[in-house]
Amino acid sequence: MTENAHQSAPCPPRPINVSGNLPIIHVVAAALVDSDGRVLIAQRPEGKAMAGLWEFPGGKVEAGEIPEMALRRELYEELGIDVCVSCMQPFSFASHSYDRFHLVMPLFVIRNWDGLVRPLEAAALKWVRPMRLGDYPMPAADLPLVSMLQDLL
Ligand SMILES: Nc1nc2c([nH]c(=O)n2[C@H]2C[C@H](O)[C@@H](COP(=O)(O)OP(=O)(O)OP(=O)(O)O)O2)c(=O)[nH]1
Ligand SMILES: [Mg+2]
Repeated sequence: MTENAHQSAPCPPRPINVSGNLPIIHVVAAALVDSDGRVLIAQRPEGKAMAGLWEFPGGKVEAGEIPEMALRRELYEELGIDVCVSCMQPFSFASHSYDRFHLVMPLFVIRNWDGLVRPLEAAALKWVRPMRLGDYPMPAADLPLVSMLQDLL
């Protein structure tokens, strides 16, 4: 142990596969926050992986895109809103091993956008008080992000 190593409580278990055999999927997602402090969640539609779960709107980053451009595109496709990249506040990220892939997903907090949100791809949309987010089943990768949002909002 080096002299300045810090000993504290043991790290809590985290579902992480360090074998290097999982493909990495880069996704970007948004916590849209309205003037009342509620957060938008979207229900994944039938036919998609994790159908029925509630998630932060967003999607896969395509080749050549920076995360902000991918998020702008996804929010237009999924919700019909226009968000300028300078209104995207980097908040936190998920790094989570699912059985078949490893997800890396930055989450941006967004409080300003143009247009009214519409469920263009989701089965449903809901504005939820941060403390009620736990009432909605979400993908495992999102759970630490939900706790962090509850601390922020
Ligand atoms: N958008 C989003 N995806 C999430 C969240 N949590 C989580 O594990 N995921 C996973 C689910 C999917 O495996 C992947 C994102 O896929 P997606 O279905 O949203 O991607 P996409 O919008 O580009 O849709 P598609 O064109 O691939 O159908 O990330 C989340 O909060 N938001
Ligand atoms: Mg999506």
